[in-house]
Amino acid sequence: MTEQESYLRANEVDRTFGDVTALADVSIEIPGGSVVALIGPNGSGKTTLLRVLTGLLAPTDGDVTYEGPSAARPLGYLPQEPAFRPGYTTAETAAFYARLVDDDPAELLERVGLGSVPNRRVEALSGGMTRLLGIAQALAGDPPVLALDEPASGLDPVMSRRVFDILESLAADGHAVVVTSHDLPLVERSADLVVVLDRGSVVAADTPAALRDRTGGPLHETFTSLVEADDVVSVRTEATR
Ligand SMILES: Nc1ncnc2c1ncn2[C@@H]1O[C@H](COP(=O)(O)OP(=O)(O)OP(=O)(O)O)[C@@H](O)[C@H]1O
Repeated sequence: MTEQESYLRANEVDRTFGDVTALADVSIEIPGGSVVALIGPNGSGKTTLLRVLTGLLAPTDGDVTYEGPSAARPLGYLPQEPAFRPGYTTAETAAFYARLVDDDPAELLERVGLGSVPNRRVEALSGGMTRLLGIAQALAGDPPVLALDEPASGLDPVMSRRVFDILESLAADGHAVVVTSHDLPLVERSADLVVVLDRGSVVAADTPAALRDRTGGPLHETFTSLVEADDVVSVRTEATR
């Protein structure tokens, strides 16, 4: 784990939607030079936390502070379901985003493996290719913080690995990368810090090696033990109310 400075910090963040508590008292920091992975079961609050971290969603309580270097575009974000304006090619779409921040559209496409399909219309891209174009959009302008929601979802194993390799190299260049993923082997391989969410709360935050040591098995074993243990606690809490 790195001793780098924090680029993004969430302080005691709560987020509710009506009577649903999506995040409860979440405090984390995303250091520069690191890949931070948010993992947790479906509905545990990963996307909500990512959206709060990027400022797309206001916390109900608590706050988020950007502490990274000043930049024309401090944060790049890949939504869970990236969508692009139909009728345009990948090259035109990349050019649109690149122009906003004075970046090179061809290089952006190359970086995510879409350099060979510059003339394909976005509506003709496969789901995985659309996600890759979303990653290219997030990278435009070289933002210090990158927040990516399930960047490897729907990608083949080679592309998934390639995407995580890109994240690792961005962190090696000093970027702060925060990523949600259900791909625990890739998380285990690439993340410097893993934050485990369950029912909107952080139940563990540590290096992959330290989390593995808790059970002696691969990350998914620790993950399962943490989540199941928490479920038992929740049931007990409800039963004794
Ligand atoms: N706009 C919304 N309105 C109401 N409830 C919401 C809204 N967005 C999220 N939630 C609820 O907040 C909780 C956390 O959702 P979130 O999408 O953050 O989970 P997640 O961990 O990203 O899930 P997944 O792994 O399935 O993508 C869920 O109970 C969800 O139903």
